[in-house]
Amino acid sequence: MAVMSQAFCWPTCLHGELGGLDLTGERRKLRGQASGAFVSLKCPLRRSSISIVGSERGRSAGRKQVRTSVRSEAVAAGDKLDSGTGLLEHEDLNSDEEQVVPPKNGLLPIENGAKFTPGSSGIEVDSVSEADLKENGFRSTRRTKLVCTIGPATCSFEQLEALANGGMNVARLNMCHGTREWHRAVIRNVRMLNAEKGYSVAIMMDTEGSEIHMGDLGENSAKAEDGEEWTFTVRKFEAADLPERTVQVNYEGFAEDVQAGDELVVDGGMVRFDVVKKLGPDVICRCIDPGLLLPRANLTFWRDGRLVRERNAMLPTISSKDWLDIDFGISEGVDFIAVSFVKTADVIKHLKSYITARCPQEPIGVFAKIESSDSLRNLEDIIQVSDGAMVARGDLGAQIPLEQVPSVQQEIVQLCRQLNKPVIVASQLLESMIEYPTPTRAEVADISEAVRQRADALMLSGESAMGAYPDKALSVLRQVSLRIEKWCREEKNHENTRLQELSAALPDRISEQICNAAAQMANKLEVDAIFVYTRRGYMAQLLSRCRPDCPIFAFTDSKNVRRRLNLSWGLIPFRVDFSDDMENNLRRTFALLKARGMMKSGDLVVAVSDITSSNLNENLQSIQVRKIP
Ligand SMILES: Nc1ncnc2c1ncn2[C@@H]1O[C@H](COP(=O)(O)OP(=O)(O)OP(=O)(O)O)[C@@H](O)[C@H]1O
Ligand SMILES: CC(=O)C(=O)O
Ligand SMILES: [K+]
Ligand SMILES: [Mg+2]
Repeated sequence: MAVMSQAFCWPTCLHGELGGLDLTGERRKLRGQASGAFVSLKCPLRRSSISIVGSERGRSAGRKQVRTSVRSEAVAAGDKLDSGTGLLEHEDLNSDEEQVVPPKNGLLPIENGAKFTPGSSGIEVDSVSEADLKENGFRSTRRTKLVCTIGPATCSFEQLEALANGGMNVARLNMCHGTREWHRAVIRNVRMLNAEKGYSVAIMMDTEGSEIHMGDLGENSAKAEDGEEWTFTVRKFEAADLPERTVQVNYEGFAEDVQAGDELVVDGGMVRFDVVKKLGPDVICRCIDPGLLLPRANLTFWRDGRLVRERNAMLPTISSKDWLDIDFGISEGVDFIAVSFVKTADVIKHLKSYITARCPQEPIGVFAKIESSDSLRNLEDIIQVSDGAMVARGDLGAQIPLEQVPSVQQEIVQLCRQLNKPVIVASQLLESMIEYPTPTRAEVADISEAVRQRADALMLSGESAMGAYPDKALSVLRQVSLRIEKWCREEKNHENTRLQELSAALPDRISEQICNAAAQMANKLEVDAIFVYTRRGYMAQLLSRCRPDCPIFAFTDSKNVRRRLNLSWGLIPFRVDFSDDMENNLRRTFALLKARGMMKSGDLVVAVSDITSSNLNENLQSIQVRKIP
């Protein structure tokens, strides 16, 4: 379905609802909401268009004419739209097309729009990806994934829905902030959104770590002006009782470790202070670089141009509070845990075995945040044992000279791709949009660079957590990603990365070679998509690593794997049930995708699979090129 034009409030609902092909239910709702609105359906020819035309009167902006027109491959003349199942009923049955019959144990239905009806025929895919595929065609779907930090600006169901609708693939929860109750409520909202509205937003929990940071401020933020005196204290205050120009510090040893003459750096240089004197638990500082102080901002102190690493350097990477948060994350079923200030590979191994012991069935992806000089020293070892990494440029830029951050970013992104681990580029991508509705040109250039490096994902921090324009910021990420990806494909300026061999064992080597070959064939033959049938997601990940020109449709039978694949470059994860019979799987997915208007006859795909046959007890790894019948 291609939405030709779209405007204002309710056609946006229409658009969502059309994704689910569930019109009747929504129509009722629409009529209730906007009197005078009408919806008419026309399906003049088989495989031609449904047009939805609506007009809306009496809005505050005055009289408005709104037209939305939608094309669907899946609809035939005389079709009825059934709100109960969300499926189309064909009245015209002189069709040579394969009927989509609900298979026993089969594919779950459209988890989209307003309704979700388990048990009948369907296939689960992110409603935003689905709309994207239909509107923009295969080649133009977005490959770079988007992570949004959730905070006070985005924690309600409606705000989360707006982000999901805007393309958020992963919601990040920073355990530096908020109570567990607050985080629990957000997680439940995201789960509800997924279940009710057909998204598959994954959840990433980001640990606090033991680094030094400020406490909550009396207000959302505070401005420190040049020459002002501020007190940094280890005394405890309720936020409301905090004296003026006072900042609490979480690390008890702070007032002892710091010395007069040190430089105190907030959030990697957003604001700077000179330490004037110490008064017991209070440290009096003078602002030398003015700027905005945000609650819980990171603090480092420098002496003679060097980062001071006193007793705080001995604090554990995962604090006792972090372990409690991790237990909480496990019990809430988060998809990823990002570990702050990782220093060595051991801490990641430890956490992974802890998680495996706690929930062997549902592995949680453990991401290493690269944000300290220690993590750079052990970079390859750390990434090797992690499930992915984050270039956490905020703190990284406070620990290494700023001018080194861009090359370090590129190094981490490339290493992650070589080692087949998804990588997120994070922090300050659109910092100015915390306050302003448009980005700076430099910010757009920064996003472009990360997209050109083909990072798996980009992340919003304060922009989405507490900024004034979270949806706009997300939309900038989306638009810039799409444009730069297209440009890269047209320029073919990415073709020359040689991928090292990853595996030693034969079955894994076979998977790897199949994926490399499939990606190469897909590029040479200019196919519309690569299909991969995968249980654990490994093959899908290997294909993503090749960064092929076409999108990768990853079919998995696990909801958890589907959510986790959401973070990997170029993958569009679907949940379906498999049989061991590859031919059967292919036919069924072709038919279902056609019925949903996501593919059409004549589309060319490369299909790979590593499904183990339970009957034959052997791996049936295969690669095929197929034209959709
Ligand atoms: N759950 C939350 N509750 C309140 N404010 C939040 C929350 N999450 C983020 N924020 C606000 O958004 C700002 C940026 O958030 P973010 O979590 O990305 O910080 P960061 O410094 O990039 O991450 P880290 O603390 O891991 O280094 C924070 O300084 C804080 O003001
Ligand atoms: C994201 C994060 O933790 C940082 O940039 O420091
Ligand atoms: K954190
Ligand atoms: Mg950080």
